[in-house]
Amino acid sequence: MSGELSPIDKAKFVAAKRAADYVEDGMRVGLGTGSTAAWLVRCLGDQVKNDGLKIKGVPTSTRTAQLAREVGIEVISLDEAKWLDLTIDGADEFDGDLNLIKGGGGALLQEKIVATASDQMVVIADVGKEVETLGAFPLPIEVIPFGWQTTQALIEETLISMDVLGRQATLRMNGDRPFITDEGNHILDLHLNRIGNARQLSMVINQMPGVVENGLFIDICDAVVIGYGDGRVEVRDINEGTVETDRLDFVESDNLFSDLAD
Ligand SMILES: O=C[C@H](O)[C@H](O)[C@H](O)COP(=O)(O)O
Repeated sequence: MSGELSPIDKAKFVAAKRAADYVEDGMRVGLGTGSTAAWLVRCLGDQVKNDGLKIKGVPTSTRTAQLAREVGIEVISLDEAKWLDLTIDGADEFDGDLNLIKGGGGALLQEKIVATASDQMVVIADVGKEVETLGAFPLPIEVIPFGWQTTQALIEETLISMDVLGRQATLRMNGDRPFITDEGNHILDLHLNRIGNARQLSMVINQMPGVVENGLFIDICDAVVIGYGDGRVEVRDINEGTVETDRLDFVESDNLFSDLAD
């Protein structure tokens, strides 16, 4: 990737770069998965190399672990870290209460475990991820491969009995084979369009045999750093509302941006 980057990549980049300010020397940091989180990992790697930043990173996927090692971040397991100061991750959707849908990249299980084991979770996202009501993005549900069709039917039938509209759960594919998560499971994508009561839905889904976890993150995220294609960033904090609107100086960050983009 080089040359002129799309506004959406710039938005992801500025959100990641601003969120890197949350990271302090000596921290144990959960490293999210996805294209936005990848910018964060590269920004932190740059600080490790050039500014002597010392952190230990707990990656939320094999992809992130590989990238983190490549850019020079010390990688440890969650069990080695035991508890994290901070997790920074992307999201597929976030609403006004900072509840999320995650798992578009299939990493929701490790992401939820890592975020829940952190003092603070900061989400980084381009402004297109903001929604009034969660659910336009299909909700990923990680299920064990054994009897997955029975689990799929149970999910659909339970939602019918709850009068939930639009409840088709489709098996995520990788080419002509089922997608396999890092934990060896499948993903069912639940097409709802609109999620009325996310907390209740999350609890109901997680009670079903065969379900490992779902991609609703309720009351886990503390702040969202929202990036715009023109370099603006906005920080929305769960306790303080919008705390800052800023514009990253693209002239200053241009080198880093194009280095990282290459
Ligand atoms: O499983 C993937 C993760 O939940 C990602 O954080 C999410 O899908 C957002 O990814 P991206 O930053 O690529 O839009």
